[in-house]
Amino acid sequence: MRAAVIVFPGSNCDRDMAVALKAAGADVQMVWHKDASLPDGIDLVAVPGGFSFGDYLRCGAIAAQSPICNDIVRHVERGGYALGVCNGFQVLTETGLLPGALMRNAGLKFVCKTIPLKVETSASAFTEGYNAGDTVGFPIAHHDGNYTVDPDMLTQLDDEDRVAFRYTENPNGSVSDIAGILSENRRVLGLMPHPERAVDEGHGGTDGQALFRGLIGQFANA
Ligand SMILES: NC(=O)CC[C@H](N)C(=O)O
Repeated sequence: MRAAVIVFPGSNCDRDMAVALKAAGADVQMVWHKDASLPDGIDLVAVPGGFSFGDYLRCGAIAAQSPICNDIVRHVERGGYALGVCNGFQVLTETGLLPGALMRNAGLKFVCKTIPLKVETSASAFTEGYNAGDTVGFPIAHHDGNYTVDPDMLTQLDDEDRVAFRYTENPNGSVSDIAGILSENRRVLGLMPHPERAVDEGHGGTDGQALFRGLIGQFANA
């Protein structure tokens, strides 16, 4: 499986993402945001966490205008996979690839800690390594993680089983405790918590491994 990790000015989880993907068996290429196109044969685009363009305007809003984002949209329209973590989730909402938006945390504070999440569905390449109902611990580190979406889309996300993860102790005010959502075709996942920071005993937990192994395993079996 070939993965591209996108690097913006201000990305700071790009190498963590690459390490997690490689550990699970992916071939990984780093791709600079100014590139007009992804390398040939990319299966997964990973948009990592960080503070792209200093989080000016809205988090992810400037990054979404980078040249590479046009090709990320084409990749997804062709049926390619994309994973956006934290700032990456913010970028994917700003590109329109995922619905909703991430607002300032309800408590107006940056929150940095490992928190429990409930896996809501195992019906996606990203979550098939878990059972629905599992509780996992992933770190969060954000000030704009308060997910919001209009009521009709919220109903649609629930009806279509597209809420991938929910907070069991909501840290940021997200509507319906949503921590991560899937696209309509279930090939794009955006989530605020960081699974790539939970893949090694040295991280204090390995609950993120199943996400990367499950995803990459799909390609091994294809
Ligand atoms: N860790 C991150 O990706 C930070 C995300 C984002 N810039 C925020 O603070 O909300």
